[in-house]
Amino acid sequence: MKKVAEVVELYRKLARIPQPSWARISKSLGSCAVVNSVWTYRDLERADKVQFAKTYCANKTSEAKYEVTFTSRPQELANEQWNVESPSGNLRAIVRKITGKKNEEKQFVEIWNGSQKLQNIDVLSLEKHGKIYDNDGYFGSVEWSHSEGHLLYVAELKYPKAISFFEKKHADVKEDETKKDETKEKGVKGEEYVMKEEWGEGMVGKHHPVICILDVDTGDIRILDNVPDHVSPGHVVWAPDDSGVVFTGWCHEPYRLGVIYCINRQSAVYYLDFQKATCEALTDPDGAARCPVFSPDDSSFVFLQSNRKGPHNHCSCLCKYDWQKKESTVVCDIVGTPKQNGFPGVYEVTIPRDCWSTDNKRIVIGSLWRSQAVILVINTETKAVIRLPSDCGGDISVCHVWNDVIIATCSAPNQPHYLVIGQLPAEGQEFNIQWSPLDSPSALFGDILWKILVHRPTKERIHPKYDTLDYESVFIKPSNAEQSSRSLVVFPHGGPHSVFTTEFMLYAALFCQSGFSVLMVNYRGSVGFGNDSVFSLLGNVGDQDVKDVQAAAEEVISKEDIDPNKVVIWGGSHGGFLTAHLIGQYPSFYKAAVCRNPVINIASMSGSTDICDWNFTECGLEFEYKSLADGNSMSIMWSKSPLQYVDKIQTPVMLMIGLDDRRVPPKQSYELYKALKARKVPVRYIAYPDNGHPIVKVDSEADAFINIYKWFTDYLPQ
Ligand SMILES: CC(=O)N[C@@H](C)C(=O)N[C@@H](C)C(=O)N[C@@H](C)C(=O)O
Repeated sequence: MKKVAEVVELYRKLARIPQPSWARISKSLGSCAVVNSVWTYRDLERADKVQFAKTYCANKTSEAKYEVTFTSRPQELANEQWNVESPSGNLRAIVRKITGKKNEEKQFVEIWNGSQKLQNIDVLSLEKHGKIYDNDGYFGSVEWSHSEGHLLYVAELKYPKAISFFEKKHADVKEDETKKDETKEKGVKGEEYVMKEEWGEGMVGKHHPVICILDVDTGDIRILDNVPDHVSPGHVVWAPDDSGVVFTGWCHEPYRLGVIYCINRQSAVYYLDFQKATCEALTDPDGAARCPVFSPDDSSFVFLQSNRKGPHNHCSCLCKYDWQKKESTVVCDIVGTPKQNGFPGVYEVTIPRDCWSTDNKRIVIGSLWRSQAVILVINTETKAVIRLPSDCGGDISVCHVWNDVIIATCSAPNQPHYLVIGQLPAEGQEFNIQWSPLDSPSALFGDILWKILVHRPTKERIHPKYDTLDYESVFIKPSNAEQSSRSLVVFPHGGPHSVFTTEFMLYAALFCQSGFSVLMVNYRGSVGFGNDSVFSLLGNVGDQDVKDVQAAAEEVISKEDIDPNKVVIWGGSHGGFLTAHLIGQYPSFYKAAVCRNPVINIASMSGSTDICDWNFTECGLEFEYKSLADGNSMSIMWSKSPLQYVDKIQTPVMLMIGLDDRRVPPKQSYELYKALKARKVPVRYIAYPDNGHPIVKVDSEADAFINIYKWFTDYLPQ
């Protein structure tokens, strides 16, 4: 087993491995494919995620292969929130975040041509709107009009200045007048401390987004004011002929529920028509539709449709809206239980902005296929679905599609991420795509082996309604027996409706290179296995998921070279919930446990989480906005919570929380901390400031890993 000091150096080395966060094909047509990319790595010395840009030129050497003829050196990027090329490739819009002389945050909208900056607008000083949203995958949008004369973006609504009742300057302004337009510029009395609901975890400062249109020539900015008042717009795109805008509108009445990771929120696709000054829902306003992406000829757009209410993540329906006929059709329906390893349905929160083939028939999107991230080519006319092969046998995710050229990211548990380019083959030949790496990928970790394990529930654990369901784990281990400590980290994911895939993950690789094997369990309820798997867990959390993880752990211990006395466990959020359950229900099995922002008591969480509906839904209870966690609900929630087993816990527990977590409040961990302290069970509570639900600040993430490693090795038999 490596010493802590050795693992610190190993962390330093692996943290430097960059990961592509963005890659697009430049639209300036030329003889070669010019690919712009942005990479991110963890800079421990600066305690910051540092971004750099790299550009590649790739020439086609045959019908399908490319040869990279030029690679730029890495160019560190500073303060770029958005960088969007115009349709012709002749212009570029950049939103840049700067700290002003008085240490205030400023945002500049820059318009560049090929050689100079044409506009440089200090937008916040104009007081037309609040901060421009970043690319959060929901509301943030920056889009060029087809004409390239306008740029749309999404920003926070500008509120009237709040003034104190006691401010003498406006003593003459009566309270009842301050809400009237003619006095608003003076300010509104008594509003200084009124709470503005935000969209929950990961959406700090995002209360009411508005759509802004910049005239690129004049620099004038107007706010679209005919978006329905009860709707927060996002995924905003230009309508055909720049006749208006089409967007996802999330309903924020009667109150906002956390939206990140939650595709079940009430939302519809809207069309705001400039000429008619109307804004109409093109999909069911009571449904959960999102993310319109137009075909190159603007004849139609695809969008995703989910179940409203119910589980927060699940299989989505891929639909197509015919712009002329004004009607939607289903292209890929929801899949309950796929045929043996067959197409499990579409699992994606958003669709890439450019995903269509030039024939206006096919789209190229990312999805999940059991324990792997995959790329699907879906023919929106024939409804045929083709899974593209990965380049390295692990995950492959689409970055950009343009002119039938695909840029994708590949990785595997022993292969850091790298970019590939491929020409989309003709219809029906897609599986024959040839990938060409754009970069020589970081060295394969030859000392890490991985495989996907399939688990079948034992007879007594078969779900009464969904009796054919199986589940999987991603298992990684040191390739060299001498390197192996024969120890095992059992690692259930959170959600619960999420999934571990075969991508490169820093913590898993670090554990493995430090001598641990790692078992990442995709228990029933994970996404990517069909909707029936997701629904099989509702009402069964704390039992079905717990037994699935335990059975997977016992299976691996029996089949692999693992010492049963050297098994530890760790998980975050719902994964932390499972960790706490497992050490309570199997008290002598795990030698040490770590929980990151764990759900400990579903009942007490329900009053303070941004997703109170989750507490009802996962416990098999109906949720309405007016639902109250009354005695009956609370007792059901308690009956599924791990805290009930605290008297059985012997395993030393380390709790790690993000102090700004809005999803699972830090007090959840504090409940377990106190209970264990009172029972003299070894417990350690680490609180990271400036971290939310995922603990991903560079210095916090690094400290957390070393603390986890030390916690495990302190309690494992040497
Ligand atoms: C799928 C998913 O994330 N569901 C959300 C409702 C959610 O945030 N669930 C949390 C309880 C959770 O477990 N989150 C996971 C993703 C985590 O690891 O943070």
